[in-house]
Amino acid sequence: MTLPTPEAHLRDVSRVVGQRSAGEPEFLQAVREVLESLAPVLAEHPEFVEGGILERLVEPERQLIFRVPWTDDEGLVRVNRGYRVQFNSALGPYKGGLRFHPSVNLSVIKFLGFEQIFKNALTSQRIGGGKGGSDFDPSGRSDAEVMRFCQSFMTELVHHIGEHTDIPAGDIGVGAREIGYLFGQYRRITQRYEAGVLTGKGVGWGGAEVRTEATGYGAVFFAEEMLLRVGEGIEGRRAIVSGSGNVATYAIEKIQQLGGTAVTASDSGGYIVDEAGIDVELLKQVKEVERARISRYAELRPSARFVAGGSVWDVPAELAFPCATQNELGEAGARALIANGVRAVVEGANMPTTPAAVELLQDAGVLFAPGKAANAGGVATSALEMSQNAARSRWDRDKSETRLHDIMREVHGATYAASERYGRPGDYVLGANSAGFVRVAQAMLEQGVI
Ligand SMILES: NC(=O)c1ccc[n+]([C@@H]2O[C@H](COP(=O)([O-])OP(=O)(O)OC[C@H]3O[C@@H](n4cnc5c(N)ncnc54)[C@H](O)[C@@H]3O)[C@@H](O)[C@H]2O)c1
Repeated sequence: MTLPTPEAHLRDVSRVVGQRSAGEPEFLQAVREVLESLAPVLAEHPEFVEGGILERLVEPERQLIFRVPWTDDEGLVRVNRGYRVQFNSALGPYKGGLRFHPSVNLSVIKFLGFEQIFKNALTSQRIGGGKGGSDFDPSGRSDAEVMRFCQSFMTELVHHIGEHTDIPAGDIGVGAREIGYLFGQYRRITQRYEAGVLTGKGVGWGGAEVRTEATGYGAVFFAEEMLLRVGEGIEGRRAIVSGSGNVATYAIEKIQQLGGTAVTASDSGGYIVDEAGIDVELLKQVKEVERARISRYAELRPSARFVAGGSVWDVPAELAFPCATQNELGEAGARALIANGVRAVVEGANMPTTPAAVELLQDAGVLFAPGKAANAGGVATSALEMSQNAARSRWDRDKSETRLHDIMREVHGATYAASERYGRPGDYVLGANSAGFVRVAQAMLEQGVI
């Protein structure tokens, strides 16, 4: 058998996935970004081409779509669509969050599940990749409505998950409250206290310390490693952050703890600039307790102003952390960041930077960290939560944060090493894609054609 060249093989896989998944733009974007990195890896490992690794990797092992009926506070019956994509379990049970947001569709869940495979591999924890969610919009819904929705969602999902098969967690629109309702319904139906079936649980009933903070903290630890490698740091530097949810809030908190100043946060209505540095406790009060819009922060804080609409990337800073959602940082944003002298862009969110913007940033010599590597701290801490649940043990805060910090150093190290090995030192996109891919590909090869 004559093998095609790596380039020809990649073109072929890209064409087939493009045909088979036409109408799934986010998924195709995520796949093509990975494929573009892999030619040097395939040149070194022809056995991956021979073993059909890529053809198998781009096709989820299983995709579930289900009806989620629930009753609102007025007594009206509502119907949403639920998803769980079990993408790849070569390295361990499927692991990845649930997203509740009106923009959720199969393409979004597949892109997230695909990215999750490589991210999870990079953490060195034994977890495969998956993702799920619903087009349910929790904003403006009462606690009782959210609870009924979560119970209905879990009534179907329960058949497909388990601590050895698939372990969901949170994502956009799914935080501690939703995980609580989901776990309650799982426990009620199965009559088992299977703590390891969901992560992001309350710390009083099986949750891990620092899980809430882990993604945001981890992204900042990754930024610190990346800057340290070139003899720089976070201290004394001005940062802009987009989003005001879980990832954004704890990225801001860690930036300030390390001596930087984070001056922005945003939501879909606009952004705030606080020249005195974001008051994290006030931000938590507004977003986590009041569940209000970010503009409320500026009403309560004299040093802050709210900009309706607009682009947070226009605010001058040396460090930028996109922590809201996919494709939120495009070419115009990248140009503004470069013009203002940005030094590093670190993705807290999944795929927040468009491919064209990534290229602009890299060409301008900006240090760029892809979410696959930089936001892996959340899922890594979820894996630690699973270990603690299995061992019926509980780590304290210090141990949990130290372990997170170590893992982020390892993720950075593996990513950088792969960027060197495959010929583009400091290209963290190439590094994350190739390091993650090799680990999964090796396991798939050893497990046969399944
Ligand atoms: N929670 C985690 O552990 C985790 C782990 C890895 C990656 N992520 C990624 O981080 C990102 C944020 O997730 P989160 O957990 O903080 O969710 P969240 O629900 O806590 O917050 C989401 C934030 O994004 C903002 N947002 C959503 N859609 C927007 C839009 N169209 N325009 C502007 N802002 C928008 C929301 O206003 C909110 O501030 C997502 O890309 C998610 O996939 C989360």
